[in-house]
Amino acid sequence: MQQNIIVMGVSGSGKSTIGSMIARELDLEFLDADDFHPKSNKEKMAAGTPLTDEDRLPWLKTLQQQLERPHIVLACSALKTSYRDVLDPDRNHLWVFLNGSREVIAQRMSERKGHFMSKSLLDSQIDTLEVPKGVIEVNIDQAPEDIVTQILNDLQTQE
Ligand SMILES: Nc1ncnc2c1ncn2[C@@H]1O[C@H](COP(=O)(O)OP(=O)(O)OP(=O)(O)O)[C@@H](O)[C@H]1O
Ligand SMILES: O=C(O)[C@H](O)[C@@H](O)[C@H](O)[C@H](O)CO
Repeated sequence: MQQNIIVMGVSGSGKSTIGSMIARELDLEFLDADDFHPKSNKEKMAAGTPLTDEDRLPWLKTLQQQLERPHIVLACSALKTSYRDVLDPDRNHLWVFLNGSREVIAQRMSERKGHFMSKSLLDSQIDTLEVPKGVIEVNIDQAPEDIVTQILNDLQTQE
């Protein structure tokens, strides 16, 4: 099956921004996992209620089916190892982890306008995150262009 690219990290880490830039650079299809959340999940997060494993499982399964198509960059939080196992059971895809301090991410969430995600959920996102191993990891405290350049370089060495 085709190797797709999955950009992961907590809410506000830059997955949609960076993922869409990578897709443009590589002429791939960009998918934002947020677009696949049911209304109920979005309402929970907007109300400041963290999602549960049960909330996320149908969403993750839908995303896994999307990843069976080729030429995709997916932006998805994929916070837990078990979530990543649903998305990529055969460890086939290329994973990029956007890592940053709570302060940097909180600042970015506070400056973001019109997004449904409650800023109050950042700590639960960080607490839920199980840091992935053996993936491309990038520090987000730099310009988007520099992050993308680093990722593209790292992707080349992985292929
Ligand atoms: N490298 C960067 N430098 C400065 N601002 C950034 C950077 N990357 C993203 N941003 C800004 O930070 C905010 C969060 O980015 P983005 O929405 O892409 O994150 P996300 O991980 O997709 O969030 P969510 O999972 O909540 O959708 C946005 O306002 C975005 O414009
Ligand atoms: O797994 C989750 O809790 C959610 O997917 C968040 O991590 C997303 O970032 C949310 O969709 C807000 O954009």
